[in-house]
Amino acid sequence: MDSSSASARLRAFPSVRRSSPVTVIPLTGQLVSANSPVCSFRSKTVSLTSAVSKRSNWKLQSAMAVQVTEKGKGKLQIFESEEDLSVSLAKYTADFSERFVRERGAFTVVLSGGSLIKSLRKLIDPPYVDSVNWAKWHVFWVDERVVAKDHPDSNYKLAYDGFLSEVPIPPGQVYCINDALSAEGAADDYETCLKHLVKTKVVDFSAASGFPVFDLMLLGMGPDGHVASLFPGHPLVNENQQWVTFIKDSPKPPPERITFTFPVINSSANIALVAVGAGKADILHRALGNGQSADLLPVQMVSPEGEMTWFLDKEAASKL
Ligand SMILES: O=C1O[C@H](COP(=O)(O)O)[C@@H](O)[C@H](O)[C@H]1O
Repeated sequence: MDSSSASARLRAFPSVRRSSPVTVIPLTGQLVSANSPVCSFRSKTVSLTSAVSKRSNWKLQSAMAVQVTEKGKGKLQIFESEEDLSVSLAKYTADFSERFVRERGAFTVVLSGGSLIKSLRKLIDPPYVDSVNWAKWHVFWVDERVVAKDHPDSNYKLAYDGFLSEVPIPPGQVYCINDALSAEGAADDYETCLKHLVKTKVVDFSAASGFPVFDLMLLGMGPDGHVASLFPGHPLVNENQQWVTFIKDSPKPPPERITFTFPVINSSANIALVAVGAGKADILHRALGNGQSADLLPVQMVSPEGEMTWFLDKEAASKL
């Protein structure tokens, strides 16, 4: 495949912005045990007793409570404020960038749309704006709305305006959808692009699973528990063959979207699941709290081969 057709219509980014230094506010840690899972943020402690936590172990880590899943790979971080969360998320992302650039000469990072982009804002402040090796970044979208790239609903536009336009990632390494195609065509095209990038070893691949392995996936979560464009009760949550698929009846507008499937999401080397604000509290209570439900929410189906870290602010975590 000619990558120029699939990896799409790319724009040159303006020069790097310089702005004021980040203030890092230290968080406090709390000892937690397997029998009594708790999360702490500053002086407040909340209990978590859930389907997830029942199969979990807990341990102490400075600055945050940590949940270890049955695979021993998941952890939960709750921050005093969204500001604290964004500081930590920037360091987490920059650290992975440094590690993967050192180890494999490239960093493949997958973005969501929505509120996540705002929480990445510290990456375009010092020190990261200068220290991150942006030339090695390859940027993908876990889902995209099938609209023009300059449309207000475009996840590409959101990321470009809020983040990508401020850093010198080579335009050819920013893989947005071909917005001239139908939803089905754009999904096919994006999957073809990913296959080309696996073949050329830009994107890692798991021979065991047969799916691409992204270095870091930065996922948001909707108030209904959707991730990417995989919505509760929609048959697409069970798609297990394709890498990228499409939806024409998204319950959240706009209706036409493309989305990575769960096998691709769950093949990731690292996933950050970011949820901020009181509007996410009820669904997090359902996903991580006491309630029992026959049907897993999409957010509960995120279970990567690699590491998973939750980034919550205290409002989002207020009902845990
Ligand atoms: O429609 C979408 O929504 C989710 C969640 O967005 P948020 O604003 O509630 O954080 C987002 O992760 C996804 O990429 C987007 O297309």
